[in-house]
Amino acid sequence: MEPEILPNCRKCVFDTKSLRAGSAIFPPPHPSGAVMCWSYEEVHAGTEGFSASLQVGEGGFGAVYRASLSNTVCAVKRLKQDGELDWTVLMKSFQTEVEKLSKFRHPNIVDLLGFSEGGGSMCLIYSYMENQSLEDRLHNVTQTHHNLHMCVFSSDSNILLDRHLAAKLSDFGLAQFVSRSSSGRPGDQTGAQTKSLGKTATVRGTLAYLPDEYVRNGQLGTAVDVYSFGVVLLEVLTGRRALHKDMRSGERYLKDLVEELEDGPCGSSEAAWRKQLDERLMAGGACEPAGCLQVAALACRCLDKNKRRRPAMTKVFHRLEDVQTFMWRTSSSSSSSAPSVPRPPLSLDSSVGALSQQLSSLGPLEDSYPSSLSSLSSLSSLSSLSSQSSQSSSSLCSLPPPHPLHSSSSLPPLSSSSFLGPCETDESRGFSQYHLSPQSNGTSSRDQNHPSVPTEDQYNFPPQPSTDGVLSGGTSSGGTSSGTPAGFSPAGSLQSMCPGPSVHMNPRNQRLLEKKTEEGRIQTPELLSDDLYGAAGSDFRGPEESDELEYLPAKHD
Ligand SMILES: Nc1ncnc2c1ncn2[C@@H]1O[C@H](COP(=O)(O)OP(=O)(O)OP(=O)(O)O)[C@@H](O)[C@H]1O
Repeated sequence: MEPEILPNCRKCVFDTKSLRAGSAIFPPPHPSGAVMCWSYEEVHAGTEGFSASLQVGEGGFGAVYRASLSNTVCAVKRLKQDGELDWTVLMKSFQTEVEKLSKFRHPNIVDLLGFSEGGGSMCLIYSYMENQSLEDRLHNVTQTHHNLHMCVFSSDSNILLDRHLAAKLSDFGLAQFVSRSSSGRPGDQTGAQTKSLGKTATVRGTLAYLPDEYVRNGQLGTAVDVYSFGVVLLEVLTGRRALHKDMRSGERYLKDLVEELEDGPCGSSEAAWRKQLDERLMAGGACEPAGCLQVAALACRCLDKNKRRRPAMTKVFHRLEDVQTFMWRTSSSSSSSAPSVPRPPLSLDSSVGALSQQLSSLGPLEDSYPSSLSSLSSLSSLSSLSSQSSQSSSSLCSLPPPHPLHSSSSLPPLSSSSFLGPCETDESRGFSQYHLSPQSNGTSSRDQNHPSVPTEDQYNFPPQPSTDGVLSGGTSSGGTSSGTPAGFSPAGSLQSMCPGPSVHMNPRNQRLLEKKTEEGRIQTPELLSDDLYGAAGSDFRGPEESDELEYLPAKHD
């Protein structure tokens, strides 16, 4: 394939062959034009020269700045180039992030808006998450985050919260690259990658979220995700980090807490768990201990050493719903004033459904994660309590607001729901529903007069006809600004992905959906799991029918 030279960005070469071989110096922007290449000068200006006053955090890959690009607030992650990270590895990570994220859009993944290289630095540009990370909220991490604890790679820092506390995953590409060796086993990393990243505690930090079966055998599957989610639940409940320092025993993994309590003098009892709960959760009657204990029980199930005994993510989701309803009821019955527990929406399913309705018009596949990360939204509601946020009334599973640059009028009209509820899926397919098919021959550049970040239009249907898919214009590199050419529509890429009806559902799932709808409940993913796991080749089948969740007795105080 002949590389395409982007207008106004001569160094950005779309060359999939060299990218695959890992030899491309510059990552390719997504042909749909969703991800933009910015000049170093623009990013430099947008961050006021990477001013320390605009730095909002720092991770293993570099510092993050609150920036203004095209009058839009963005987060700029400037990849660091110090001795700690192997340059080749960093470059590869950069490419991976751009390559992966430019292809996917998901309401629970932070949007990659663009990238930049030049001036001796590489930057990734994301939509700005006003509430920063779950870690920030749990641990009150401030702007001096990097001074306090460097290089602790933790999943809760990769869960970012937007202004409505909707949870979004970040570092998709970076994390994926880091967490897997070529053999797929984190414990089996060899070569430069391990040498460079192992040094920075990446591997240890990542291990804090991984179950034994993955560490030993590199077995992937949704059971691994469920396990990781269990660790995050424990973080929220205990207020401790997944990998933390203990005065007596040094470094400790939070995931070991389950076993420790089981082996402890109290046994795995309510009393033992009660002692572990973060006091901030209960402060001012914000959270019912009984509800927290139910979540703790759920976390224990997620952290079961036997992956087959872990609940399916749907069950986790429904259980969290139940607990929140329980907490709301208890809180409202025991308090004469307004209860402090965020009230669940009237119908969680319907709010999830509303989101899915919008998304379904994009042509989702049934095998994808929906906003099942609304489990994370439940979680962020809980964490908002522990951080005593004034925003604790944030809605659970509320629709994420459009990006500031997104025109709400461009949102597709709601169609009849095809939402199937939280789905179990193999992670490699988890984002498929938002996979933007490459638009043939499409490239992009920027126009100062137009927002240079993707807008909601890319989700818009019906898409505008696309001609050659090339955006002309742009300014910074000497191109002439001619604006958005007639006929260009990022939505074209979606159209090419979903040429026919927007919903693809096999007959079996259609029947199941109808049945569930009749029962007044949305489809549960377990019913689909055979299809999903079969197709994904995973040996994990989710919990057996009889393997119902057991919970600690919920006592009312
Ligand atoms: N899109 C964003 N919007 C707002 N703040 C962000 C954004 N991305 C990151 N941050 C802030 O910057 C901090 C560091 O994020 P970053 O992703 O660089 O590191 P990390 O996730 O802590 O670690 P690593 O990247 O090494 O996994 C986050 O904890 C968060 O406070």
